[in-house]
Amino acid sequence: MCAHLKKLKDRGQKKILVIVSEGAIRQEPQAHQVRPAAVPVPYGAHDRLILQQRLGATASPVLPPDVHLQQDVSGPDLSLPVPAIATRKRRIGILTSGGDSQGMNAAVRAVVRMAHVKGLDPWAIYDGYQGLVDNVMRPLAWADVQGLLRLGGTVIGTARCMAFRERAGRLTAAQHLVESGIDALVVIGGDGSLTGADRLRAEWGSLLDELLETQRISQDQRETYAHLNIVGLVGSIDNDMSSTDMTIGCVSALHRICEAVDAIEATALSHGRAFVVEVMGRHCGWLALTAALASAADWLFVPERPPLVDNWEEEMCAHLKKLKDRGQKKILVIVSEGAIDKNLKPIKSEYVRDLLAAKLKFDARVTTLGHVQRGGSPCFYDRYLGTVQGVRAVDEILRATPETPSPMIGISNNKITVEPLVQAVTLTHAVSAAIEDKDFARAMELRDPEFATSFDTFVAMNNLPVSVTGGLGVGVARLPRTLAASPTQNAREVPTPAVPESGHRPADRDPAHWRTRRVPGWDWGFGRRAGCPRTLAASATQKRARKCRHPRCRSRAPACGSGILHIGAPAGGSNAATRAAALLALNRGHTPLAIYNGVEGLVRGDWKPLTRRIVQNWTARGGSELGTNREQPGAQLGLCAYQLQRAGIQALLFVGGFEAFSGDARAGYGSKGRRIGILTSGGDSQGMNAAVRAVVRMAHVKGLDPWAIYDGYQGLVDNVMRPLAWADVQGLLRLGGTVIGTARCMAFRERAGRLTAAQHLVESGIDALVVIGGDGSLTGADRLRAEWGSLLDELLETQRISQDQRETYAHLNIVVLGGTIDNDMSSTDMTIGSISGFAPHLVVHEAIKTRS
Ligand SMILES: Nc1ncnc2c1ncn2[C@@H]1O[C@H](COP(=O)(O)OP(=O)(O)OP(=O)(O)O)[C@@H](O)[C@H]1O
Ligand SMILES: O=P(O)(O)OC[C@H]1O[C@](O)(CO)[C@@H](O)[C@@H]1O
Repeated sequence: MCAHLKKLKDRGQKKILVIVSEGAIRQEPQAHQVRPAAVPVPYGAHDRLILQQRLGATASPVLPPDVHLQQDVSGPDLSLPVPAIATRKRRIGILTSGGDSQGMNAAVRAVVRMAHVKGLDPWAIYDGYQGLVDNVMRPLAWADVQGLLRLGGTVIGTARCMAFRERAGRLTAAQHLVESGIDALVVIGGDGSLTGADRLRAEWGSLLDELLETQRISQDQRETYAHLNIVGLVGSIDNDMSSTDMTIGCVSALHRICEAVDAIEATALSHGRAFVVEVMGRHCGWLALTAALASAADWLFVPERPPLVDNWEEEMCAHLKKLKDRGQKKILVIVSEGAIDKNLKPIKSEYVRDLLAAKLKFDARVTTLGHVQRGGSPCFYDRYLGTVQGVRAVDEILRATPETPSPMIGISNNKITVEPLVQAVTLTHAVSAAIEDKDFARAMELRDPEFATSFDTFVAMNNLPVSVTGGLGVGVARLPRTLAASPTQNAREVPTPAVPESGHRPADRDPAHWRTRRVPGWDWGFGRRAGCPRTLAASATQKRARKCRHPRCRSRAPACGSGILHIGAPAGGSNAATRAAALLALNRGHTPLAIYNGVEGLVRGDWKPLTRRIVQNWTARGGSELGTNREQPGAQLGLCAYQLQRAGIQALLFVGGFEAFSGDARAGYGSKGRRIGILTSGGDSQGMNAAVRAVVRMAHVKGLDPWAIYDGYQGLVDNVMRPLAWADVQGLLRLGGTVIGTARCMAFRERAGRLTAAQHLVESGIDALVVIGGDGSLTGADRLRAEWGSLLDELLETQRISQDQRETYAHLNIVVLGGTIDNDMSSTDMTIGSISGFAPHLVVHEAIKTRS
């Protein structure tokens, strides 16, 4: 180690940094063994002294008097490997292009360092392609890239170079590359920059031919530089490149947005104002979407998923008004710079602000975050990504043959990936093309797989009108990330059996197929046993009805009556959905009933069976054939229940937006779903609050009943729990620590403690538990799971619970989330809090806030 570090010093590196994990161990050398060889010895003052002595570094530990320094720690020779056959030292050019982004410097540093390690000759090209055109380049030494990791922007400059867009510019660039002896190029930039790189790659041969013909290069140069290796690294805050999950800089920009929105929230709350925050992203809504999720925005506009209806203004205002009426003090709308409506007309922040002011009388303001998002120090993730991708770029240059397609280094599922540059560029352009063609579903699919899921999550968590925002299933049929599969091809791969119009299952179709197949959006009852309950008093209609023909209904149960109603604003597709549902029901031998005019019609008993003839032309028909309004069951719920029984309706399909959710009778009728306990345990970590908030909000959306258990397992043992309302978890996203407290509970380590905990869970009616904590906490959860049966038996024997409780709570569902800064859990790449632990300024910031 010392030999290696000394070399760094000799090369001009001014400071040395050694990172020692709290748990780092070494083995005592045999010669001076004071403990058995296998006994690990922690690093400490001893090692600092060695460093000090060997390097003359200024680390000055106070040494314990009994430290002996006899052993030789110089170790093996770690001199930097030099390539065995170094005919011509290859020269790599490095440039950063397009908008700067945090982490570009980390990538430059990694390429330069790795190039030196591998015996290559790294050169900086200044100001992106402009430096190629103007011939502004210079070699970079090892020490030149010192201290870059923590610097935002790009120290080698960037530009949006118009000249390079023309062949003449690229011709000059090629000449300068050849003259400088550069035969490999690492381009760090966004989609535009990588498009430029791809053009240079494609034209390289013809550019050299032209240079030779015009005698700007020699025949010898033409041959020597016949191949230019180009590697692309994606550096852009927009995260707009296909074939990679993350671009270098996007996470730092997101941090910046979150900090800014936190700051805005303070003033918004004080005045009770609505804020429209505009974030960057010319063609890509990733920043807006993730920021909306991370800062609990109430509405969102992104280019890939414009509002799906023409009257989105009214829908948005109606939704936001509801929030205000519910007592929410501030409103936050996030608008992506490139937001558009479904006719591709830009949606400007000022327009949204004016709407909120005019229609809802909100005191509304716009904040455009602008270049603040691109500024500042890179967060851990971007330093990491820039570094590992930079290293990989040099590897790829060394590995490349003239036949190798130019690669783009990406990251997918936390693994560094290498994709053909041309494919990534083509796919990225396909997103823009899909948006231009108004094929928004395809645009969503072509973004990375998490994009649609995140969008669905935003819609679900905010209970947004799906008719306006889409979501909730848009992302279900994901395309593989290659252009090869169009949506239709995809559908062919996973064949979806057509619903037979005849009403009969084709004889040649394998019944097993029908048994296992799930019909998207229609898996809540038709034809299943659960959907044909004999226990319900069957009405006369039902008794007359045919038997259910679904293979699972072997019970010969009577066919089900199924009601369909429209609710909320009319939305394109409502009739098509109704037709599909009606046909499916008819095909399975059930009776679909149209309920006219929503809940109002249900209360009045205004329904009629739907036939194939009635629904035949509904696919393309706009508006609502059944009639719709915003009425909710409310106080008339009893009457609704009566009418449902009268009509023999055992399944009800709401086609609608927000009201379809809140109109779900069960949500407001005391038939609250299962009770979930949530606890945070062990050391607190940043993001635990976000997890608590998400569980609580999602539980409410799904009609469950979330309860907080305070101070981890201690709260279970001491019975300190309470229900959490929707509003209880407001503002949690930005709080460090855990608001429901945590503890290292000794009692829970013993069976007696777990017995008491089990009793309290049963008494509180909790039958599902979400545990957020580190490995110890999760071990505790696993023990509770394993013992649950025996704990309940013991509680029953000792008469601490009743026989009835024993049966009702026979199963406890436990779900665990890894929440610890240590990132020490298996089976997950990241634990909640581990990334914040890498950004000390955030930790300090959060720690101060948490304490105060
Ligand atoms: N089709 C192209 N042909 C040649 N060069 C191009 C092409 N597109 C872009 N470039 C070059 O790449 C530069 C940067 O592109 P652009 O301005 O689109 O930024 P970007 O790389 O997409 O980064 P960001 O995402 O941060 O905006 C352009 O100024 C131009 O020099
Ligand atoms: O800094 P400039 O050249 O104004 O470019 C701004 C654009 O660059 C980006 O920040 C991408 O880097 C876009 O989000 C934004 O539209």
